[in-house]
Amino acid sequence: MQTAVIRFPGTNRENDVVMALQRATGRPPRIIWHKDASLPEVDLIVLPGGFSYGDHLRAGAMAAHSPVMKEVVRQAERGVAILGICNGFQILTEAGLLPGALLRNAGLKFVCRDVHLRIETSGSVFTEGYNAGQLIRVPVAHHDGCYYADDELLGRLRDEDRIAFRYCSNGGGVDERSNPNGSRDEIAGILSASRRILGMMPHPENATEPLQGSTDGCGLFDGLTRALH
Ligand SMILES: NC(=O)CC[C@H](N)C(=O)O
Repeated sequence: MQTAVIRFPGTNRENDVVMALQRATGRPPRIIWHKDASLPEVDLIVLPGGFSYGDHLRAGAMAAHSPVMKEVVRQAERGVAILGICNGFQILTEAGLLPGALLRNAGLKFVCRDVHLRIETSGSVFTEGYNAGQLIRVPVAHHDGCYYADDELLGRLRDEDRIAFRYCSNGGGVDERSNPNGSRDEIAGILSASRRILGMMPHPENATEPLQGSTDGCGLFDGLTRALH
């Protein structure tokens, strides 16, 4: 499987994603600078986390207008799988590739800690390495992670089985700490209508080595590698 990782000014998790992809696929990803107007032929494009343009105006708003994004949109239309993690998720919503918006965390503070997620669907190349209902532990690190969808969109995401992950407690329920940012309906990640684009606020790439305290993120990268080999 060939992969590309896009780097914007202010991206800071690209090397974490490179290591996770290298471990899963056995191949180094191509690193693409945001000013590049063309992309190599790849099976997966990853927009990693960070603070593109210092989160100026709104997180992801400026990166969404980078030259490379026109090409990302074209590749998305061709069915290439696209994964946006944290700031990458923010960029995908700002670019209109995913619906809804990421607002300031409900507690108005940057939140950096492990969370539990419930896998809501295994029906995508990103989540088929897990079982629906499975709980995983991965970290979050953001201040603009409160996912908002209006009632109509929320209904559509539920009806079309496009909610990929929900925040939950380690027992699988909901308590006062389980939702780190006030996201609507506990949503931590969503799929596009095509199911080939995933945006998620938590960082699976930072849960792929025992030294990181969890290897629960491996299911995502290993599942992708099996699905897209
Ligand atoms: N880790 C990240 O990608 C940070 C995301 C984003 N810039 C925020 O703080 O909301």
